[in-house]
Amino acid sequence: MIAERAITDWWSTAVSEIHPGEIRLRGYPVEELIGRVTFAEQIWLMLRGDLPTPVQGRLLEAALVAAVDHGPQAPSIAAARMAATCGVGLNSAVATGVGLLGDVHGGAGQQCMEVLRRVVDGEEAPAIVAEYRAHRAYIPGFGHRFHPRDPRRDPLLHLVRTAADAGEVPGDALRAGLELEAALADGRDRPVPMNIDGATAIIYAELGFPAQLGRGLFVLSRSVGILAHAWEETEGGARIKGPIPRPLLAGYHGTPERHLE
Ligand SMILES: CC(C)(COP(=O)(O)OP(=O)(O)OC[C@H]1O[C@@H](n2cnc3c(N)ncnc32)[C@H](O)[C@@H]1OP(=O)(O)O)[C@@H](O)C(=O)NCCC(=O)NCCSC(=O)C[C@@](O)(CC(=O)O)C(=O)O
Repeated sequence: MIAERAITDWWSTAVSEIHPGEIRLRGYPVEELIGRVTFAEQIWLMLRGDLPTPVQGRLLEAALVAAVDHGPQAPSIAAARMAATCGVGLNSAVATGVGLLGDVHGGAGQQCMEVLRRVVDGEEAPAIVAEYRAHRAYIPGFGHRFHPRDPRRDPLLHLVRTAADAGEVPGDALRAGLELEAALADGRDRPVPMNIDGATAIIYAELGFPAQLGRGLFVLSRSVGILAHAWEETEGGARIKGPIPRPLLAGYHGTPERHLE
């Protein structure tokens, strides 16, 4: 027989405490949270264990708002829309979109936060850029498929600058990101702009989130846009929508038509 202690320890958690008729989240009765904290503050509470300061809450909210959507040309959104037309249900459509967020698209903030940390810890940004170039590698959080300057970058960095000037965040991740951006642009005709993964990575780093949660928070934010697009496609009623309009066909570059003897 398994001891009662072993059972309570199995899923023992510091996140929430549930008893019949009682729900406490990080110690707060849920009735006190409802109607009094914002969703961003609730996210902070759940992940960090305490409520954020007003400035921390606003910065987190700004990052979450900024990354919500990037239209059907963003792979995460397109995949979710396609899935929605295949009758898999909203939960699978959302999972399909979220599943595309990784090192190259939407999830690069995690690696970006690691690079920012290297600069904050004293490494020179130009040396890091040279190291990546030597390996023909992409610096996470920089570069964009079609924005010469990501319109989400400036307002986010402005908020961080204001918070840093007020002493509310250290400002060192912001400085690191700008140094990396300058080093990347150095000697190039076309700069490599900071993208949304990079700008939100700066915020999450300034707020003290671990790098893995940087990706987790992007996923959380993008889930909103993914859900909206999957729902719009569901309401539209299209069935089996492929990646390109029907009259268009993918090219073929394999062996020309041939026949069995
Ligand atoms: C994002 C992209 C694949 C773009 O590629 P592209 O194909 O446009 O760029 P390329 O043509 O390969 O590069 C042109 C020239 O710049 C050089 N170059 C470019 N990036 C460079 C870099 N990071 N480090 C050094 N050098 C670089 C390259 O070496 C070349 O140099 P050269 O040959 O000399 O001319 C690329 O940057 C990249 O992997 N970034 C790192 C990963 C990253 O941060 N991912 C997040 C992207 S945001 C996102 O996912 C959210 C989204 O915004 C998505 C959306 O919808 O788009 C949304 O909201 O959903």
